Amino acid sequence: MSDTLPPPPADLLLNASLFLDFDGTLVEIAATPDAVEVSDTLRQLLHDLYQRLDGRVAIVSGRSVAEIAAMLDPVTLTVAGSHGLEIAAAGKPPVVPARTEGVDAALAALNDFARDRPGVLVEDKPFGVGLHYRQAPEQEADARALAAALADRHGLHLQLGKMVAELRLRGGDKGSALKALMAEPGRAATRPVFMGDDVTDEAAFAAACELGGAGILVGPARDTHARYRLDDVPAALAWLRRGAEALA
Ligand SMILES: O=P(O)(O)OC[C@H]1O[C@H](O[C@H]2O[C@H](CO)[C@@H](O)[C@H](O)[C@H]2O)[C@H](O)[C@@H](O)[C@@H]1O
Repeated sequence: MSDTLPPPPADLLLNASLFLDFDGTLVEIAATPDAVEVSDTLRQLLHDLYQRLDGRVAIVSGRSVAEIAAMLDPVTLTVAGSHGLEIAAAGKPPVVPARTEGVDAALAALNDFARDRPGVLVEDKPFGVGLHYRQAPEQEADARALAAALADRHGLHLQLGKMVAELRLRGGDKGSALKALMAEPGRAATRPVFMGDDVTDEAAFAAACELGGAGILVGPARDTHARYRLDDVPAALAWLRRGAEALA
């Protein structure tokens, strides 16, 4: 268990490449995907980190690149979206896979499931579909069972997250995205630091560790590949602010 994990040291960002999950790490979890609040204070923090780390800051999210870019506008950062399936350098269009008919078929089946289940929400994503049950937690077992069956039927990857079962194209995860970005010349000879909260972030914690860096778990203790832990979103933002100041 990670209950003995220390907080990250103050100098961890020196000579680092920083990778940040979004929901539950930089912004508080909200009732629905559209309801998250992005403050100008957060935009300023990301801008400062980007400047002081010479551009070595990337968002690595389950959301799409387009969605992250719109929420952080006018700040432009490198974004790996859709759980590592698409990667875009700052201000550039993403390199993306082709959406398959399987995703459309899964979307139709999940819409059928949600139709007569109040509180269940279907999120149509560029390379997958999310079945959210945060507002109908009693539907979790049925939602997960259906998502697992659809994943098998359509050759999709089942990605469980916080009150969501996502189906998405196979072919990448947050760990592979971190490794791809670390192979870019601008990050050579730096140490990856990944901050995230969900089980979907574990692949990136492991990848950061493998490349000589470290993961920072945001949230309660659990079994994790992270080396450090911070309690919650405010603690994560405060640590990042101190890190940005130390780099000034
Ligand atoms: O990798 P992340 O940046 O953490 O994104 C993961 C998923 O985040 C969103 O869903 C989660 O956040 C919602 C808003 O707080 C919440 O309502 C939901 O229950 C969470 O699962 C997003 O909707 C997904 O597409 C992302 O994959």
